[in-house]
Amino acid sequence: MTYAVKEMFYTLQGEGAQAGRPAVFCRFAGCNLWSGREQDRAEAVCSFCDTDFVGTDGQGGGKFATAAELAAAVAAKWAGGPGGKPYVVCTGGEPLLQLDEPLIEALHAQGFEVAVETNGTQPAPAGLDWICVSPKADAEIVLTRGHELKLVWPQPLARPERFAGLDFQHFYLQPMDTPLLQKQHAREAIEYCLAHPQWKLSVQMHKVVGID
Ligand SMILES: C[S@@+](CC[C@H](N)C(=O)[O-])C[C@H]1O[C@@H](n2cnc3c(N)ncnc32)[C@H](O)[C@@H]1O
Ligand SMILES: Nc1nc2[nH]cc(C(=O)O)c2c(=O)[nH]1
Ligand code: SF4
Ligand SMILES: [Mg+2]
Repeated sequence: MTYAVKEMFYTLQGEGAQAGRPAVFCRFAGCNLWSGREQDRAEAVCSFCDTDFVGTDGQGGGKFATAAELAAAVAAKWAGGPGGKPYVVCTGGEPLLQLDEPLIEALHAQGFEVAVETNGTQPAPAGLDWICVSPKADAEIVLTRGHELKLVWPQPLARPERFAGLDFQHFYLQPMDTPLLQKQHAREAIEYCLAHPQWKLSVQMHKVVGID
């Protein structure tokens, strides 16, 4: 299995229940819900993506021929000292198009806890330590259990009620980041959480403080 990685960097997890935790982000190239080309955005199932996941040309990106090679590259990005378990967040693009059991095992062998950020449309390989599912529009989710469900608000085709009964420890609403309406999305998401306290607010902290 060759892995195509857009970029890799060491930063703080900015979203959800693990916000603030140091992590290596491994951003896999490619997604099943959008091509990544601006001319396709309006027609895509997922049309609000804030991320460039096309190609392998970002910082620390590339093609990795084996799981061991990619896990070693992730480990080389970890810059934490003693104390605290090394943490890697596999994201994308859609990481579950590529992340497989051999890679999870290789990351564990490097001493990492392994998290994934996924749109939930693909089955998850065994061994993941943290699963964050972020459903998109009317795309069917096959991953109906995990650690956190983090729904971007607003999505007329993906209302919170559709997911409130699923088997997750945390339920988050994350305001959609768009150039003009971010504040309004936040106000609406806050209002929803206040009225439905099963849901908590996730703000993309990394954008507020200006880190990757
Ligand atoms: C870029 S996605 C990659 C992982 C996976 N494809 C997914 O959608 O979960 C990482 C996270 O960013 C969220 N996200 C993407 N675009 C966003 C936006 N414009 N505003 C807020 N969150 C966004 C996604 O919902 C997801 O939780
Ligand atoms: N700091 C930081 N936290 C994040 N949490 C999820 C991210 C993602 O793009 O998957 C992300 C990201 O891109 N940066
Ligand atoms: S599913 Fe995730 S990576 Fe794919 S376009 Fe949507 S937010 Fe971006
Ligand atoms: Mg991001």
